[in-house]
Amino acid sequence: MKTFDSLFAELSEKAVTRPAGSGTVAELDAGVHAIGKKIVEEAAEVWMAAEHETDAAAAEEISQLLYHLQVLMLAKGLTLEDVYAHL
Ligand SMILES: N=c1c2ncn([C@@H]3O[C@H](COP(=O)(O)OP(=O)(O)OP(=O)(O)O)[C@@H](O)[C@H]3O)c2ncn1[C@@H]1O[C@H](COP(=O)(O)O)[C@@H](O)[C@H]1O
Repeated sequence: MKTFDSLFAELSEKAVTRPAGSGTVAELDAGVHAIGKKIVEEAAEVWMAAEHETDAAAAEEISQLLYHLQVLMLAKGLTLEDVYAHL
């Protein structure tokens, strides 16, 4: 099963190798403003799913929010350690 750390490693690799068809590469190219909007959208979907949908749907929305947060971290050049330092 993928973890937060293993997904970050995968996305970090894609940011460097830029494989064709990668949604991560496309999102990175769209820039911080666009990624930020996606995060707000996904956060709202997490909220709605948590209040009105199944636990499985909420978990899926949370996974998508985590993904977009990682893409923003990459766009900003932030590492896992930069974030974990504040946990
Ligand atoms: N975990 C994810 C992941 N979670 C969410 N997303 C993206 O976030 C979108 C979620 O959007 P919604 O469900 O809200 O649907 P949507 O609003 O219609 O989506 P868009 O129109 O914005 O594409 C999906 O379409 C994906 O593009 C993800 N994209 C990729 N990953 C993983 O990231 C890795 C690298 O992916 P690629 O860069 O695409 O190879 C792979 O392991 C993937 O499984």
